[in-house]
Amino acid sequence: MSDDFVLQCSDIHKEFPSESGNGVLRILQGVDLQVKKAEIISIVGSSGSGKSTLLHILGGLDHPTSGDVFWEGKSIYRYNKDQLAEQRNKQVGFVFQFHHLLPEFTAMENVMMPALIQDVPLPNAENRAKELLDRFGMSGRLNHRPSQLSGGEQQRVSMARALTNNPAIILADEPTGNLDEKNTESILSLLFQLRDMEEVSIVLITHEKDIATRCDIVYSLHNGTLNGI
Ligand SMILES: Nc1ncnc2c1ncn2[C@@H]1O[C@H](COP(=O)(O)OP(=O)(O)OP(=O)(O)O)[C@@H](O)[C@H]1O
Repeated sequence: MSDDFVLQCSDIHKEFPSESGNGVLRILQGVDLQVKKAEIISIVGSSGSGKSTLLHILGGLDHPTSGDVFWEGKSIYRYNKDQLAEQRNKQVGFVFQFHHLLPEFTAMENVMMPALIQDVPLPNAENRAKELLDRFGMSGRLNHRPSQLSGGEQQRVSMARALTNNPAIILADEPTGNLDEKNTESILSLLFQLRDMEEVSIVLITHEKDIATRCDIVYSLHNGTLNGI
């Protein structure tokens, strides 16, 4: 597979057992995707079409029934569990609708965490976390815990955390789904700035067509396959 692409997947199928246990739900039925450096791709699709399932597979959080996923041209299935976790921590940043920040840690500590897991020296991790939080307009909230932050602020901290280790790609699952119009605009403009300044690639799942159409390429997930729109 070509390493011109930051992320690729080929012929991804995903089946779940049906509720009765007698059959299968065929959610993904041959998904191919290629993402170049600094490209922003959006995926739209109706509820239950398999968007989150696909994003989890692209991020190595879930296994497909068949098919392959490549980060920087390398199949992620050649890694064992620990290697995959390490590669994911280095190469992929996740942003979810609900921020998943650790409640007992401050904004700074949450953002530093992925670097500390990689054994980055503490002063370097602190500098990177401060730089990111500052860029995201959060320098006055470094020592606040998630419960002491607004929804938009929590999402900015979770985006900073996703960027801590300079990932090649951000996988974002409805990152503005829980936010009002003003915060939605602020998170989107941050995503576009990141692409321009850090050349990070972004796969954005959204159910909002007007957000999707601002991205470089828009795909619709329908009947288990991706189609350009
Ligand atoms: N672990 C599982 N076991 C069985 N079925 C599952 C499992 N995970 C997801 N599904 C089913 O797969 C389908 C796709 O789910 P997924 O969460 O990917 O959809 P989605 O497009 O992200 O939906 P939404 O926009 O509502 O978040 C759904 O019908 C869901 O019920």
